[in-house]
Amino acid sequence: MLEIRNLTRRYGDLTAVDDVSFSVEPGRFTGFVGGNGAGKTTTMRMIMGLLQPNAGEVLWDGKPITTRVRAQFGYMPEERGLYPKQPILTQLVYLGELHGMSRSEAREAAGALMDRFGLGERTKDKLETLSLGNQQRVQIAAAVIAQPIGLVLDEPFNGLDPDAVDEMFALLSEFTKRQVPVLFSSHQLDLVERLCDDIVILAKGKVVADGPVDSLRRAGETHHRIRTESDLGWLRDHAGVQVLDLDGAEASVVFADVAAEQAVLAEAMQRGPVRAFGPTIRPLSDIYREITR
Ligand SMILES: Nc1ncnc2c1ncn2[C@@H]1O[C@H](COP(=O)(O)OP(=O)(O)OP(=O)(O)O)[C@@H](O)[C@H]1O
Repeated sequence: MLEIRNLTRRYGDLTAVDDVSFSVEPGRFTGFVGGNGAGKTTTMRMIMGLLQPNAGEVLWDGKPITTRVRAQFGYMPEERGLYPKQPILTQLVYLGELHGMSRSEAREAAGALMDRFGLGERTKDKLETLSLGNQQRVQIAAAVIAQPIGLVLDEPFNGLDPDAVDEMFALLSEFTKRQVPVLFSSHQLDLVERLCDDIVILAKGKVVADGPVDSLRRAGETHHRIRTESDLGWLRDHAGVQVLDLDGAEASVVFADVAAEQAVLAEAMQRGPVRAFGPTIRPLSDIYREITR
């Protein structure tokens, strides 16, 4: 397990990462979410040992992480690690060897990944000759080529089309199935919601929410949706009801308590058929806005 404990990093007067703690558990996809400048990249660089923290530590299996352990991680930096002007295969093989693979192992692994991406014919081409999406897929290949024990990926899905996202997710899932912890940052909340097991939300350098996606979605106030066959305007005057949205026979509300919920249900039924009545699962983007505002 990868643990981030009380990491703090200052740049002059700015505390970019402020006492940040969270874990990335084996076999879990953990999404690292936060607005621009929230401190995600700075945290990831500290995890990888590329930046020294002012305070705090990074643990691997309960012990301070070592250079040797870090060398077995796959990392995709924000600025991307591969050189645009160099041939793809040469770079992937070099990276594989850097991670301890033999040249033939690295060649085989690189070839297999490129074949898998449908880029088997392009291995001798310079990276920059590929489309941006394909370049991104090769950057992800570079992070996974040496069978990493942990993955730290800075915006890996940025710029990928939905099919490529699914393809990369399938590739990364092969690692989580083998109990590899995967941390990736993203601005795309819909994607994080769909792909992640756990999520860490960072705002202004601090963790503001952390946990399984499902439980975060249930956190905060519960919204109820009501659909009947007549106008629901009467809800506005009903005690214990906060109307969030009302459109004729359909409404989204928050009840003060169960008594208010049951009273509204009874009244709605008295007024006519009730077609839908129940709590709604809110999109993560809603929760995110609520937590970070
Ligand atoms: N080398 C640096 N010197 C000074 N300030 C920096 C440096 N690197 C980052 N910062 C500042 O630290 C804060 C956190 O930056 P960081 O890049 O970690 O955020 P982020 O969450 O990755 O943002 P984004 O999503 O925009 O990439 C920002 O205010 C940024 O301007």
